Amino acid sequence: MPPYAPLLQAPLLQDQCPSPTPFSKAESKTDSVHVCVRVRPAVFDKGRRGGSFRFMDESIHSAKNNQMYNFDKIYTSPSTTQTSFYSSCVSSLVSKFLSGYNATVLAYGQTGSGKTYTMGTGGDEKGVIERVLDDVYGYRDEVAADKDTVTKVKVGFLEVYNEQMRDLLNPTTNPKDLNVREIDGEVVVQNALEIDCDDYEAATSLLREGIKGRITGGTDMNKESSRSHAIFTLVLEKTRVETVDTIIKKNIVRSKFHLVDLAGSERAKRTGANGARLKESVNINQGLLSLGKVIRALSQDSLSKNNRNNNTTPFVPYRESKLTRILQDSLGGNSRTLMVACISPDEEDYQETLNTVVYASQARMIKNKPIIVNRIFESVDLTSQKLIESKLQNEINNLTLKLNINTSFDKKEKEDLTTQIVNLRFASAEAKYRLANIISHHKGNTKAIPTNPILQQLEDISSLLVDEETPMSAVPSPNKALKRLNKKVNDLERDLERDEQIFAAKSKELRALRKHLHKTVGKVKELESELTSMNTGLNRNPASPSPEKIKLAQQLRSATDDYHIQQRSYSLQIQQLEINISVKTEQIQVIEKGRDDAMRLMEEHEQRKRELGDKIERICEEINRRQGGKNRLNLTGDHSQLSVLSDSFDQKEEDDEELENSLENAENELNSLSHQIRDQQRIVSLQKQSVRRIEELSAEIKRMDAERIKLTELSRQFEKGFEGIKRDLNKQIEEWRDDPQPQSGSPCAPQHAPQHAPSRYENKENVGPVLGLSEIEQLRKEVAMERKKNQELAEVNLHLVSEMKTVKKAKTVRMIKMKARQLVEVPPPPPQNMF
Ligand SMILES: Nc1ncnc2c1ncn2[C@@H]1O[C@H](COP(=O)(O)OP(=O)(O)OP(=O)(O)O)[C@@H](O)[C@H]1O
Repeated sequence: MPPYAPLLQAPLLQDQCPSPTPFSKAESKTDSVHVCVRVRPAVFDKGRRGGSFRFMDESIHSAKNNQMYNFDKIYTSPSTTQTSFYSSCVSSLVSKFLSGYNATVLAYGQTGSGKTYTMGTGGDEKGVIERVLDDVYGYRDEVAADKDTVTKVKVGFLEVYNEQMRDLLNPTTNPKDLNVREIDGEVVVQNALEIDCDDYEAATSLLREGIKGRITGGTDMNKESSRSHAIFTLVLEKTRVETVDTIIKKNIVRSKFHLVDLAGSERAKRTGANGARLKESVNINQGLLSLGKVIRALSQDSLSKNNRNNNTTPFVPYRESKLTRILQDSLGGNSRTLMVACISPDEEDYQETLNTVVYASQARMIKNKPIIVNRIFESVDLTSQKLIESKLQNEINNLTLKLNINTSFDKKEKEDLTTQIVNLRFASAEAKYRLANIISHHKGNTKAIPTNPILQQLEDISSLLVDEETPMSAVPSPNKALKRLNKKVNDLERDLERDEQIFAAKSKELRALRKHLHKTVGKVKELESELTSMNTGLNRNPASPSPEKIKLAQQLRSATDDYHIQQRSYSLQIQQLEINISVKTEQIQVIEKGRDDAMRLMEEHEQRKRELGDKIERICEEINRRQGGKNRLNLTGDHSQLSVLSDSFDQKEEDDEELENSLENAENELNSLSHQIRDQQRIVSLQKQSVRRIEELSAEIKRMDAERIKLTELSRQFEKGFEGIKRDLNKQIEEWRDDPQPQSGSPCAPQHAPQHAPSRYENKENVGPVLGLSEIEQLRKEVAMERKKNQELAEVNLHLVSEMKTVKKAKTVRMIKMKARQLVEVPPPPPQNMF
């Protein structure tokens, strides 16, 4: 019974992955790596057919060491044609592949044993690869069980030469840009081309093109020996689309078929390799040695699990070579794998044949877990998305128009509008950007499909779907950071609105109070002046009153009142300026601190990156040093000796494992650091915009400071002027007292005494008082009452002013915080052309 039933005997539809529901779960069952042996006919006459091996249907006996090696199938007959080999051994893998499983065929063996011939990666013979392509395209359409399923086939072709990857479909790609990464459980080679091929002809022509670019060279054992590992990859993507309301659900089943022609295992001495060819040999053996180690680790794992029910996972050195990294899924992963061990029938190849047989029989113990990976994507209906986008754009246009034409807006309102516009632009651009992603995805790109991030993005975009009536401020942002920011901004805006209302009410109250205060001050003045005139009249009683002195005293009081009112106004203005200056200074500090923090963080990351780089280098050197020892053994050419001696390295395996783990950890950390550095750089570049804001703020502070100095100087001069007036007036009053009845024209009399308006208590004809002590007392009470009222009003006034200051300060602090958050949390700016 062949290891795999031929394709036609296993009808495709029975084995197809998707259950009737498009979002089925993966199936998971272990499956051994299948190994068959293909013995090349004695094509070289120099060969001597020996009896060292006895070939049976499913096993090989080695007479020299009396060992039996078991396989799934041995193909010895020279009459085994390419067709019969393919249909009995490989074709059923195609049905698995079409069902959604990953599949791998690996051709392994010594130089000249028939790997290239079998796979069809050289020469004119139609090998395994072309036959697989034939079947894949022949049965592809049957896989799409309904009209909603679209199947797409892509092709990739890589070679690993001297431990470097080359993209055979795009040889200009710098090998350094080809990196093996594990994305959502799938091993992918970043930047390697995967080209959509609609038919067999397109795919085979890519195969031929790639083969031409492969590195080959002549050795003593094969005049056209493949010097690299060639990996031809077919990718099948089955996409089923379902639309429910505005949600588009996509179920993608992506399977990969690796067809690998490994470079020949060889002994340097026999191939006659030297110079560059010797270096190639070392690297080829290095890759195969790593592959051997992976096979050994995986087979030991299977053994230990079978025998001792031991569930610990051993360390598998996949990262030791590029080849094992790429094939990580195929060995011990989620692939159905077939190894074709190619051997030579010649006696002189006994040692190489034995090595291949041992190697291959070990691979047969490896257990894989083939699964079908379904990826489910949800996205929004593009029409709704466009509607939202145009709505956002309209809103931006309206606001911009408003901002430009409404000259009555004050600076603050304009700033607020600008902030709103910036936020809207971000939201709109972000939406546009997401939309572009969805469209490009719909059109189908050639890169590997990212899953979770896309899912996340699509979820975010779908959260943009709001009712037509939803106000702009309620439109959620398309990414989490922006959403968070929007929420904060909305909260702050609400707070600000409330503050504005309080502020307006308090301002109204304050205005009314001040008016009242002003009235009472006037009244107090009036009353005091009357009182003074009464007192003066009483004092001078029965002598005639001295209206000049009364006028002088009134002048003094009025000057004093004016002085106090003016000084109070100066001091309020100065206080206000000082508050504004401190608020602006705080704003600058917040912006500068944000920028400094980002810079510092970036420097720390850079430093950490350098340290990690050094660490990785040291670990690599250590790994190389250890491997160097093994290489030297390998170059001695005796594999049996190598296997004996390599046991002595086993004690170091644990150290190797530790080194590998450290390397992996360091690389992971380096990766995440690089991302962080990119994010930080983006923030720093955003914060560069804040330099202009700092300059504006500094200019405002400078202007306000100059104003403050000017006001202080004015206040000082005013005080000086007032002191002079006060001195003069007091002197004149004193002089009047010294000479109660100065003659007109006396030097003590004021020269141009102003006209004095008679008070309600004065006799209009005679200047003297007409009221007695009781009236004076009454007046005193009135004055005292008014003063008290005045005092109370002044206190309320002060209280109100301080309350308003607090409200204003809270408002400004919130504004600063809002702006600082915008600077720190704003999403990456979209490309310029989006605006
Ligand atoms: N089964 C076969 N039937 C007929 N000819 C074969 C068969 N296998 C191999 N050959 C021939 O043997 C020669 C060497 O085979 P091939 O180039 O495939 O070896 P290889 O293992 O790929 O070697 P290398 O590792 O050096 O590339 C070729 O001329 C090929 O045509």
